[in-house]
Amino acid sequence: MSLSSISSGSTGTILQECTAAISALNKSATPDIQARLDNLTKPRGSLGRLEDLALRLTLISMAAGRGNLPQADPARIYTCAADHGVAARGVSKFPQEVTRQMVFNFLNGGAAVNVFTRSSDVELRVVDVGVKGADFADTPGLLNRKIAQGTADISAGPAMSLQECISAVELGISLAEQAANEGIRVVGTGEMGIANTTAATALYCAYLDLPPETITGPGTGLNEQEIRHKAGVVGRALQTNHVELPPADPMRTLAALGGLEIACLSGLILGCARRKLAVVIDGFISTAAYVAAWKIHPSVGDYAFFAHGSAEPGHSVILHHLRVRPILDLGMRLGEGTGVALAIPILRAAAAMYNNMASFADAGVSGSDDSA
Ligand SMILES: Cc1cc2ncn([C@H]3O[C@H](COP(=O)(O)O)[C@@H](O)[C@H]3O)c2cc1C
Ligand SMILES: O=C(O)c1cccnc1
Repeated sequence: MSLSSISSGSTGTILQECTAAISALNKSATPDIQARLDNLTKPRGSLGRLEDLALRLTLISMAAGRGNLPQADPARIYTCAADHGVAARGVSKFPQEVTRQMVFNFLNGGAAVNVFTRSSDVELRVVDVGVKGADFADTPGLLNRKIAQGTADISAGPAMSLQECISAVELGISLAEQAANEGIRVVGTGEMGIANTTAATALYCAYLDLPPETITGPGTGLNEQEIRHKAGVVGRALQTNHVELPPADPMRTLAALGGLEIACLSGLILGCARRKLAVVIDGFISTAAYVAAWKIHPSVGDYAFFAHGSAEPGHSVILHHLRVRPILDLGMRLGEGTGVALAIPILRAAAAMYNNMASFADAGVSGSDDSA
């Protein structure tokens, strides 16, 4: 991490203040939390990974000074939308206009993320960070925060200026601040942007020093030959932008190869870590935003939960690299925040288990032989 390079440009103050205020999670209460988990009326460890989720949610509550019980409500997803110049290189099955059309679909409540957030009782906010065209009309749940008319083609030069990238990251930080101030306890990431699997792939290659062929996949449905073409476009983007491996300055890499919605989500993740809010990362593209945030400040990992393993083949490679296990594995590959909307009920169940189950003593249930 290089804070001095993050400060390059005239207005990185919010970002600098944010990264300076992020700290690792204090894990000293782990044995006490584990003892409580082990005293609940169940064989030790029998609720599997729900117990790990409850443990970390409890540590997060304690670190934030919100008491010593886990909280997973209320929850809010920010679905950030922006266009990508690299869409002109034939890297997606769908035309660029779909980004804008899908934002209208979000605002009308008809997209998968609308349906899933309604069924999970999660609030949804849609953020226009850089969708091509005019601003959207004021609509409840929409934030008009367009920074630019999409990015430029990464295979021909940088996606955006460093200044635009800082603005997008700082927008994300401000969204986390607002969520924290409004009492939100779990924040989720979502995105919409045709061709953003190409930007995400380029970011992974740069940050994790991976060859494009190993993680380039179909996105919205490319065939084998089209995937090879997409990997070539990613390779050109790395070359044209003279990306150093590994990059000394994660912000410059994000500006060169990322997207406005991706940078905004990186800021959201950093902002959640700063305010000690649990943040749930969606699929392939959101995880690229996470990797950028993690390169800027590795302690974001303490606050992050991975919603699901995407069917986009590169995602499992990346999750393995990060040594993290997603909550769900449903073979989904949509984005928008759909995986988060489905994973939040699991976090709620983990919190409810810790908060509401009876202990052996309370219920008059005999403990195991070795707990005597
Ligand atoms: C109708 C439709 C709805 C979507 N919702 C999310 N995505 C997803 O697909 C896009 C990334 O894939 P690629 O890089 O191949 O373009 C992103 O917008 C992502 O959110 C969608 C894509 C489409 C076509
Ligand atoms: O995993 C995702 O989020 C994903 C994968 C392919 C296309 N859009 C999104």
